[in-house]
Amino acid sequence: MLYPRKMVEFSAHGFGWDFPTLAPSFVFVRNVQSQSLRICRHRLQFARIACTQQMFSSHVAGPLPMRCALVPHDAWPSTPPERRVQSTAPSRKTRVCGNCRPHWWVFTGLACWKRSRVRSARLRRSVSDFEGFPHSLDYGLYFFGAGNVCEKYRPGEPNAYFLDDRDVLIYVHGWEVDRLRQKYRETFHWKSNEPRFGLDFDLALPWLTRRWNVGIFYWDMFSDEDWLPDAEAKIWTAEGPRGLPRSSMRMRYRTASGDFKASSISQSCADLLASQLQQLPLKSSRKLRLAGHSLGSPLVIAAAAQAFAAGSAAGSLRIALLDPYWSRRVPLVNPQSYMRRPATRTTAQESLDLAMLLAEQDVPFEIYYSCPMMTQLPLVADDLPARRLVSARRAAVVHYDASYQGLDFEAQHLLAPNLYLHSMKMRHIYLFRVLRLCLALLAVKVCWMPYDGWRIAFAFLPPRHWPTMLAAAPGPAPKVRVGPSVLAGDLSMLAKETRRVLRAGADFVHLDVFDGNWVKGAFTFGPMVVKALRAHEPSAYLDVHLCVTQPAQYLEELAKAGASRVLLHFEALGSVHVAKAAAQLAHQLGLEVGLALAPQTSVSREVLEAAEGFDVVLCMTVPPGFGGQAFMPEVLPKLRELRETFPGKSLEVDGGVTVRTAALAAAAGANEAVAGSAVFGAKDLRKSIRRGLDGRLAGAGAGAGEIWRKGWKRSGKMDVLKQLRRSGRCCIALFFGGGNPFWLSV
Ligand SMILES: O=C(CO)[C@H](O)[C@H](O)COP(=O)(O)O
Repeated sequence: MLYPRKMVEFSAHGFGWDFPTLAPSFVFVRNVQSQSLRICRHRLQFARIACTQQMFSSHVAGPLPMRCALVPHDAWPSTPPERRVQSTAPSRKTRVCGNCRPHWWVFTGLACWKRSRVRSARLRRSVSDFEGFPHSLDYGLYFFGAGNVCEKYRPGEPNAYFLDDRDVLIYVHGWEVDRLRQKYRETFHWKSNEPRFGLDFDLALPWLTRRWNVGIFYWDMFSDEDWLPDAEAKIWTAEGPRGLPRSSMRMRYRTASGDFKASSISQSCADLLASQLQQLPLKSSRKLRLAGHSLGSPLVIAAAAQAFAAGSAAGSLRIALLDPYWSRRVPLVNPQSYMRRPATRTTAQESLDLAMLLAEQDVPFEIYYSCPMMTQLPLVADDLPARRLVSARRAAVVHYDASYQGLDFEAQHLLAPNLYLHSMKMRHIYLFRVLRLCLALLAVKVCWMPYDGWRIAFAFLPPRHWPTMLAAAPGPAPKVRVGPSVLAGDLSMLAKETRRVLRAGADFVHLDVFDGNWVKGAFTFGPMVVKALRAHEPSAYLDVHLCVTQPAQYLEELAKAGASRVLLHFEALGSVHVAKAAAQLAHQLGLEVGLALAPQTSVSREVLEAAEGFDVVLCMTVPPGFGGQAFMPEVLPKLRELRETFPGKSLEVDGGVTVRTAALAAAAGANEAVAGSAVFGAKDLRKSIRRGLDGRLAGAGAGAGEIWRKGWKRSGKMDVLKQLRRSGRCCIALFFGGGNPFWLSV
């Protein structure tokens, strides 16, 4: 007798059950026969992750006419799963089938079926498969074949497990402390990586079956450091991080004896990975997925940014960050001098800048969190890059909160790559069943979203399991303002154009005053035109941007003309002293005043000192002079730096602002945007300002959590998804009530 309905109900109702719990339910659906219960051993391990014995027996085994053998929840983390299963006396009617393999319920094709019969003894890789490891230095890319076999990739040479007409997945591991002494290396056999929940299954197999090349970039001999910043340093520089004699520290690596040896490598790990990526003979139409786990995440970003800058991997790159580790600033302990950056910068900020540049080139990010500590450790881990990427609509985040499952930190942390790799298989197994389930529940909400491939988001858990990102999200959305630059309008009808944009919802009007001298050849208008405009628009906020040689001398005239705010260029003012005096004078005249910075002006000490006296800082995102130029993403780090220094000050961007770049600028900290061509060139002015620029700024400026919170609480889920869809990438999402989504990757 089969009990599919029972299982479906169990899955549908939730009770706080999540994906791993659902997984065994399907196994039961398939395996419950007559009066006996067969449990695949690997499924049972999954069940252990997700539920207590009590939950399990009351909701799964309880309703069935039989008993299920399951080890108590608090007993399992310490002993290997095999022994635990055997040590529990199964009831008369329960048979734990140790020989069950996933092959017969995984519909990934006949090939997969056959290959998955490989015994775990064969799946477990011996160190002899790696050249030199663990005694002499071995690093780089290994490609894997079915059965967890691998071959080192050497550019220009054939590799048994690499075919250039296939898509490529490269997994990059993280900090591997003490792994060399254990003579152990991560592979796609996750049971070897984490015996407590890892599947006794070759996780590369579903990818291989779907015609992917799968590889692992090994830098474990470098990343096996007792102190994490020492491993982290090697991502960014080939020099030692702690001021010890360079010869002894330069890209030192660990061997099986636990000792360090200095290497002759003169490149950082990011350089090493980037050069391998650049040399991959990958067809441009093919996909390249880089999946970095933990400390592997900043490594993947740094390497991808280099590879992208060199023109390789363009158009096909996608980055998965699996429980990423972002280092937070701890100046005394971790001066991070190795970044050759000011000591105030953290690797998290550095990674964020690189990620933003990649995002600007349309590289999608997906972020999977499984260990809440990775976002919550106040002095160690920083989730800023993740929040910023999401708020710029450049990343989709999945938070799989494994903390309530009784797993320790390490096991929680390893769950993200496990689930990510596993997801390729899940897609095939559950797609149609879950679709049927959704329809049956009549609570289905389906939202189509174009993404690089298909994704499915399942929500099984109640909102209490929603991302900790929400908890970490900033408060209410900052006020954002959009000001059209009339330079892009019809200047012969200035008053009419001004009225048109104000009626369409503009917060202010931006007037560019050029004297033909500061920007050679660029003339526009002066205080007299401002005065004429004020006569027509008595209540408008007139934002006057002075691109003139001696801006301070026009302040009085502009105040009389009716300007609301004047923006003075730091470059034209010349010194902190003059800038401060000008700001003071403007305030005395009743004007608001802003300090404008040309794109090439960096955030120096003088700039910061001068900016203190101004109400707003304007970052030009194009060279001043004319409209219609392309947005310069290299200004974004400057914006972020200013936002960090002046959390409460208004930050304005001007030049090349479109719906897309507005989101990037807002995510970097801008709360005011001047847009010329994007507004006046739009068919529907109101739509362009209010639902386009304004919406983007508001959403992005609010921070990731705020977007979600706003969406889920006030507008409902569909609004959030539509918001994401508007950003050009996302998913198909299916919701079963509220809760934590599980995204099936690919
Ligand atoms: O100050 C400017 C040029 O110096 C303009 O305000 C700016 O370029 C806006 O135009 P667009 O949005 O078309 O780039």
